[in-house]
Amino acid sequence: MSTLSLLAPAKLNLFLHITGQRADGYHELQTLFQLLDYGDTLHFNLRQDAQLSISPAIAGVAAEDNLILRAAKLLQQYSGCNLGADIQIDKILPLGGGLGGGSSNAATTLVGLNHLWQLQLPLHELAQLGLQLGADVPLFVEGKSAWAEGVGERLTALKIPDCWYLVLKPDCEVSTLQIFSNKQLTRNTSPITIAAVFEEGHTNDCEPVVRALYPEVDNALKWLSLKTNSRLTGTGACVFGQFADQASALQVLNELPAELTGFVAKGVNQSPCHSKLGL
Ligand SMILES: C[C@](O)(CO)[C@H](O)COP(=O)(O)OP(=O)(O)OC[C@H]1O[C@@H](n2ccc(N)nc2=O)[C@H](O)[C@@H]1O
Ligand SMILES: Nc1ncnc2c1ncn2[C@@H]1O[C@H](COP(=O)(O)OP(=O)(O)OP(=O)(O)O)[C@@H](O)[C@H]1O
Repeated sequence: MSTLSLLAPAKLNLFLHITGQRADGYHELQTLFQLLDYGDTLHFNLRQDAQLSISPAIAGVAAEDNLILRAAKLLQQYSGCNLGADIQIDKILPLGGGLGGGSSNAATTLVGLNHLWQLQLPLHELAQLGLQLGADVPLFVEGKSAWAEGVGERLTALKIPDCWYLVLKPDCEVSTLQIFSNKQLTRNTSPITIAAVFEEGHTNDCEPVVRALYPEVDNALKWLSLKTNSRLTGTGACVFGQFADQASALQVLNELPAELTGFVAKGVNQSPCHSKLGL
């Protein structure tokens, strides 16, 4: 096999609690990660030399900073593999959206090249390797909707009941670092047990800070909460509502005011990337 196309799916944080902060500044989280059947598509073409390329460029991201190239280089170094790849991306996930796009791109690169280069590294080893690229990379490498603790890397796969989501993209980009550095951020939510995961009432501790700093996010949440329960994902900027079926979600999408865009996606318990590779 010399070519491979794989989805790099988005995730939603169905809730996000911040329970503490580590000595290195990173925050301890408890969250429920829901994978979606919607995301970027990566096309890999095998090269017999060790060259790596990515196209098209992502606006505002230098090639050497692109998480796809960083993941590919990391895997080459780690495995000692001397094969390469030309990688193309159909990018539809917004940057700074809280949908985990960059982390998902990195994870799909690790999983895709592991397959194309026939390295046969187990997923848990790729997940550990990927953590240095982003806190959400292990989730996308493992490829299962999950309960997460630590900085998001201690994962327990969970079956989330089938449902559909309307995701709104406010016209702004939120920096994860800016939100985690904010003095007003709640950092001492009491930990819950895994048994309480599906109880109502869990929220996103980043939401008040993001709403105060970004009126676009505040407006999107206000609009969506008139239709259904609405919440921020990650550190934003995207917000979402949950629906029992596709038609109900599409109906609300059709009513969006002109200043908002969005999409409807199905929640999945396994990443479409992993389903395609039979993982
Ligand atoms: C908040 C989440 O979206 C939840 O899914 C993710 O944990 C964020 O993951 P991410 O965008 O991959 O974030 P990273 O690139 O790893 O971190 C960006 C910056 O946010 C801060 N950060 C991130 C994650 C975390 N648990 N605590 C932090 O304090 C750190 O200062 C870090 O330098
Ligand atoms: N391939 C890539 N796709 C997206 N962003 C990338 C990529 N490579 C590097 N980046 C950088 O990573 C930053 C975060 O991107 P990402 O799309 O993961 O944000 P996010 O959706 O807020 O993620 P999260 O939910 O993990 O906080 C971008 O602003 C960009 O500078």
